[in-house]
Amino acid sequence: MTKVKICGLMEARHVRAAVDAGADAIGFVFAPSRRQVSIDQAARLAIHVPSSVLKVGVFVNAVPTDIQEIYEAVPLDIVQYHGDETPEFIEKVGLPAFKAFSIKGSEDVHRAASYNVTPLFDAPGVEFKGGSGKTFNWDILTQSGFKERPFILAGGLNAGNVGEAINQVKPVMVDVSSGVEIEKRKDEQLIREFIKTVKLKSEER
Ligand SMILES: O=C(O)c1ccccc1NCC(=O)[C@H](O)[C@H](O)COP(=O)(O)O
Repeated sequence: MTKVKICGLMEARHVRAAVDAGADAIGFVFAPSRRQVSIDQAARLAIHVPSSVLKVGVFVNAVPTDIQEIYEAVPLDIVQYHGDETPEFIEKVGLPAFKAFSIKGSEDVHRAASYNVTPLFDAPGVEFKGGSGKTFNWDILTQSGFKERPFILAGGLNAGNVGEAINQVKPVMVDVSSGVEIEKRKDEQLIREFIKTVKLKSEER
């Protein structure tokens, strides 16, 4: 069963829509972004999330004390490193983690092998480090033969292409932000459609 993460949530009704539709994880962005939330905002949103749904905090080159403070205050279940964090840095922070890699070539996929956490393969950022709504060439993943561990696929996914992505790339989880937005704001119907599509596709496999 391919899991689903809905990222960049900022409003309670969107969190509820994701949870009610069966999201496995939801993401709050604490890095510079038009989707950035404060600790208080995320803590208020987290109230709507049952313990069965992972609360993921997205960080870009943040300092360990800030990450630890936010992890406890919200509280979060997973830290998603979306910057230039090294394996040593992630070990030092010592929290459950995903590490994002911007995929331009196979060498970016292979960098994941030196990290001890679940990789998230994403398109390179445009304005910010992530959440660009752009896809990357999935052939890079399939041709790289990356088999070290399960991985998450992100980057420009939407209800129209996620089925093909799951077929081709076989990720353990898919992650979406822009693809469930209309005019840069999350949309409940698109959130439901995305999650439903992933679940239907998973049942077929
Ligand atoms: O979403 C952001 O604005 C963001 C900003 C800075 C770093 C990471 C960010 N998002 C991380 C995510 O997990 C997104 O879901 C992922 O990049 C895919 O985004 P999209 O292509 O828009 O679906």
